[in-house]
Amino acid sequence: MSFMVNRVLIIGLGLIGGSLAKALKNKRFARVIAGYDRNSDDLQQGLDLEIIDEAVSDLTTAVSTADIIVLAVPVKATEAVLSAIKPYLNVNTVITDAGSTKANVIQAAQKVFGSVPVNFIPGHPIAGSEKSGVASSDEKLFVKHKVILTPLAESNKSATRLIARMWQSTGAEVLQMGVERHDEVLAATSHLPHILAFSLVDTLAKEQDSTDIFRYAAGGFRDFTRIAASDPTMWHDVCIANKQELINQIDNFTDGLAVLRQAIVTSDSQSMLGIFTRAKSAREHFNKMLSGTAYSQTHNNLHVTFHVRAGSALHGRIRVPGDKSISHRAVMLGALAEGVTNISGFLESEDSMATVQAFRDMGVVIEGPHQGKVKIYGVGLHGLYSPPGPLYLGNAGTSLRLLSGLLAAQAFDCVLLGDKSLSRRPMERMAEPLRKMGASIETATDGFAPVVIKGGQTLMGIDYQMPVASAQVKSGLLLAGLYARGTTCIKQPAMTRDHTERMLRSFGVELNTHNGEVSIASGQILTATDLEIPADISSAAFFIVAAAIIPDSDLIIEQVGVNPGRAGVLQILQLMGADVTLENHTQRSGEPVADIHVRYAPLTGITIPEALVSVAIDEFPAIFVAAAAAKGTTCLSGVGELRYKESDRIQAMTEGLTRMGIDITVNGDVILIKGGELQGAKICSFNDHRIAMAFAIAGTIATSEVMIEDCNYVATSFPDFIEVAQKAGIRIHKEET
Ligand SMILES: O=C(O)C1=C[C@@H](OP(=O)(O)O)[C@@H](O)[C@H](O)C1
Ligand SMILES: C=C(OP(=O)(O)O)C(=O)O
Repeated sequence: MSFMVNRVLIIGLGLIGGSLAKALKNKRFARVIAGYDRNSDDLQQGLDLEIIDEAVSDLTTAVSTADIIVLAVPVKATEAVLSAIKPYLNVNTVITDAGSTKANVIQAAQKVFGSVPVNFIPGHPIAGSEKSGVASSDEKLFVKHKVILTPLAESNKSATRLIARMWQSTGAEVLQMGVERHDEVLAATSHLPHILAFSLVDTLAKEQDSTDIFRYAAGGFRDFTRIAASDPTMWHDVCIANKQELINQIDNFTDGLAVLRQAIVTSDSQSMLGIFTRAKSAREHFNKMLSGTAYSQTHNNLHVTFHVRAGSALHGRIRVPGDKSISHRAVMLGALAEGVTNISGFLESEDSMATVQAFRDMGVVIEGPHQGKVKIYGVGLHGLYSPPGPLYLGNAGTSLRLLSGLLAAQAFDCVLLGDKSLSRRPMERMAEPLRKMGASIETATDGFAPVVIKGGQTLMGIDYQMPVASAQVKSGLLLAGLYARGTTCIKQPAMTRDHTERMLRSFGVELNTHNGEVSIASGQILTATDLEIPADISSAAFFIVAAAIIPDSDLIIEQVGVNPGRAGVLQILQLMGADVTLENHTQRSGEPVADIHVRYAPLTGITIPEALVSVAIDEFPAIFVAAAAAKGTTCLSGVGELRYKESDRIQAMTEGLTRMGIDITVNGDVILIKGGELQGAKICSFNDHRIAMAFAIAGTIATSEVMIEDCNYVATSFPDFIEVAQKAGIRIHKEET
């Protein structure tokens, strides 16, 4: 085995120096890891615990023979240590440090050397513990932690690469940043919290009954103040070294605390809830945003696999969660309204939560969701604030497209982005008509997100013929139309869901709808209202198909939205011979609702009328399964839009059904599915919720187990799919690894 380098000298064997030595030794990064420390006991301990290979007492030869020298000393000692090693330094030796501030380290190097040596690459491992000393060394301390390098423009590139590789070998993720930016970011994320923890403990300790306070202080106090047990000298040095940035952050925090104090003094519930709900969700949100995953999946690295086996017939009554399309719109319109909107039946899924978070980021106070109830304190059409950063919409196409329209009309700039899947979906279809209205909106390469919007533009109403039948584009334009001068008129090539139109009317906005055309005049305000969201027909569709293909089934799915712009799946299944009836018709917030009653009846392949495609667009994964279970061949055309959903759904369904032994051919725009016996298989969900759920349904009539991989994304639209499926009688379970 060859080593990366011959000798590494670590000066300062505290927690960081010791842990780095241990990790580098473990990974065999250098032939020799030498250590130096002023304290001879620490040095001896490092040797005894086999943290270092060699204990150095005299720096002369140790410095001149080292390939890398790491300064793991308090930042304040940097200058003295650099002066001490300077006389023996070899020109090729690369020096780095591990100090938590960087500007002063750069200054120290300038003082000692006249200018910063090109081989000096400052660094900062963002890892630590309240423990200190060489005995606490932990070779895993840096695993999955970030190390920030702050090389200067003139720094040697290969030296930077070497230090990056050194840290990577410990399992750390290495990033680069400018010196000033580093100190600013760290003041906010590390130095301020430490100062607060020290100050809080000190303040409470001074109180007369401090013993009781500490004795009875439960989790919150302990969690918040853990870091107050950190090394006082080190933190003293940090405060001196990063004085100005830290003062800025303390002032910022003090202002925020004063606002909260005032809200408490005046019992201003709205402000208090605003601060707490924004903080709570921001905390959850940042993790997601940084990992680029779907919005609020609780377990980041969890892989969810579904296992399904054929079982008995489905019976009884089930409920599926609230409609996703309507939930998105309810948050948007509630936020833009004057007054408080109460929502019930809200879908608590990742996609709809992405919309909630976006509006919280824009200053809207939203309580909940709690058991489907959400309360939105509307800010009016012109009351949104500029968000503190890009709006991250996870996996939610509806959210990103509708928000593009709404935000193109605001006074502030903003950037909209999403996870990997959303970043591969076409956004120009939205941007292009918005530009025609006068918006300043740009998409990235190939017309994908991030979508960058420059605010403060005057929008003008347009007459727009949509090239694709898209309710998202139509809705985004209607939202922009609320702000545009004159009237915005949209013509659709085929019928699409009209939830936006219906809900706008519930909020008191007038629209004209006629023959597939919608027009909206500007200058109208939205008045808050209460909304009841029906169950989602797109989620119900999986169980409708399941009951239609499992012999002897008799299942009722309660109170599902059956808007004609969504109910195409019912007509398609009926054309195939399914026994589907609607019972208990009602209206909820302007949407038709009914119980859907499905009894098993043998299905036959048909040619699906193209006119039904746009009103069944999200149900095609389930419809493919119905076709695979039908007698004869089903022919589909005009479904090209399926290629632009969370995955290429034509490819995903073709691949999975082929694995299950079904004869399916795709020829240009025409897809032929020949019904047959479905076999057990291992299926890839392509990280698409609807593909995962469709194959779970296919598994209910397969000859052996169907295993569907990467089902995490089911949480974007139907977080309790497994529980509902089990209740309906499906033999399904999930495995989390
Ligand atoms: O407006 C909506 O809520 C939706 C419209 C459809 O998208 P398109 O507008 O891209 O067809 C649909 O696929 C999506 O799941 C939700
Ligand atoms: C396409 C879908 O959603 P969105 O476009 O909102 O991501 C869907 O839910 O099937």
